[in-house]
Amino acid sequence: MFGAATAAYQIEGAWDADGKGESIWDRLTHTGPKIIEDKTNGDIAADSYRKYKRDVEMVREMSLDTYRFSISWPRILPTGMPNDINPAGIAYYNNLINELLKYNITPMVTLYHWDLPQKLQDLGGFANPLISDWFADYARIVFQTFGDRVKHFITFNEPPQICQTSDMMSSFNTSEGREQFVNATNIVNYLCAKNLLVAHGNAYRIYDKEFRAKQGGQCGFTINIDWYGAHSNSSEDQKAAEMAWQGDWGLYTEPILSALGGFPKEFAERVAKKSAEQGFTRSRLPEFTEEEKTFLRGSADFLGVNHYSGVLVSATVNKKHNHVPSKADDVDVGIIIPKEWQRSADNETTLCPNSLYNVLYQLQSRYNNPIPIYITETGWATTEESKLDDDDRVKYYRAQLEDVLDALDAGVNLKGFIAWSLMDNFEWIRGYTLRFGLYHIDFQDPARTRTPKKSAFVYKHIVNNRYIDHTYQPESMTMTIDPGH
Ligand SMILES: C[C@H]1O[C@@H](Oc2ccc([N+](=O)[O-])cc2)[C@H](O)[C@@H](O)[C@H]1O
Repeated sequence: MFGAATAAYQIEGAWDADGKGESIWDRLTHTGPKIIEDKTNGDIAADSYRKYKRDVEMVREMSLDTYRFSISWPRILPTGMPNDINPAGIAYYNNLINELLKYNITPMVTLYHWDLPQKLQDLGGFANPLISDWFADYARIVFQTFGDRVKHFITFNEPPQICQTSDMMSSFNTSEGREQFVNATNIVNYLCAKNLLVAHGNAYRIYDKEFRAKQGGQCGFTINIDWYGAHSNSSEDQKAAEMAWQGDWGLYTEPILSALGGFPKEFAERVAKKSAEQGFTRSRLPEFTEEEKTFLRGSADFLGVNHYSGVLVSATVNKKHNHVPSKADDVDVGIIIPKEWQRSADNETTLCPNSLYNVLYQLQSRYNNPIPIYITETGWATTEESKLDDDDRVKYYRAQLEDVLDALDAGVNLKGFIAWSLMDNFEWIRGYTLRFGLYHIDFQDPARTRTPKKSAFVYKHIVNNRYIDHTYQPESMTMTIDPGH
């Protein structure tokens, strides 16, 4: 499968239209615009609530067969709870799904891409264990309503990101803001991790028991996995790299994919030790009961991998500058980014050689090639300056797709490649300062006209030819839809 991805808050706009409820991103951007680099918001964004037919046309123009998008929980359940369903929200997603199917495009639907109903945040959000019930109710409504046509459901997009910011969402609106959240994060992000995993497990088991037989689809989860490579062959650096991934994405893959279940062992021991040193009577990382471990083990039909970049990890060098898994509770390793690795416009992600291949190969070896993998996001940030001439993005996608071919040769059970993003959009706290789109949008233009960038033509050429031609240049910048799409 070849596709492109988006997320509701980043593209839909229509933040309060037709009965939609407030989300945490609506609240955050409206009450604390300071936190967003250009002080903007997703109130209108790419206006996809109104322009979804053009979005589908863009997918067709690039000859893609898959579109990954997310459902806004508060658009269909304004309070987050199942007793109040918004018919206009349901109609919007029905229309989008039907438009995709009309052109044989596979919808891949993310249930949660960061826009929690504010009313649930007011009850504690992901720090409240009841989130697992609220999410289960929401998931059941999504499966019931759209599962006759949608066969690929993703419960959560990027749990580490959700949990590292969930405390910001609660503290930001109440008092001193971010400084305070850094103090709370040692605790709240681990509570979030456990609650989110149980919520995922609930949704997966509901799909399995109540819908799979009738609908014949799949339910997985998506995690952001950047490459943590050991800086050298020394056993200390190898161990440091192991700790880095355990504290970052291993916290979420291990309970679902490992044979033992539960949080990664060495990381859990480390947090327990640190917690004791800090005077806590129990580890800040909550434990799973044996029943919970069994419930979560194997609770995914596929793994979605969002991959952007990589770093080298050292046991000795640069130790002051690492943030793994977060600034507040690091795992005491050093992070190195070699100068020769090209940096994207976000100044953090780099074109790290073979990082996607390394990640895929590591997943295959670590979990014994367990379940199909989809690359659910990968992409390169530019600024508005480069407009349609995005040669660096072209270079990046070609490199990622070379890695895909190598991974397939190595026997990785890889089923799809989905680019981030179909179009420029609201890039969270970076506002509109970063562009990830294959299609350009001028956010000053009320029509939000979509225009293909060079990368859109190159991606289409690769998809149509099933071949990466590193010399290909589009002859013109006019896009047409090929027959059959
Ligand atoms: C550009 C997209 O980024 C995705 O999120 C992340 C988060 C963290 C990293 N990282 O390298 O540490 C990369 C991507 C997100 O899912 C999507 O919505 C986009 O904003």
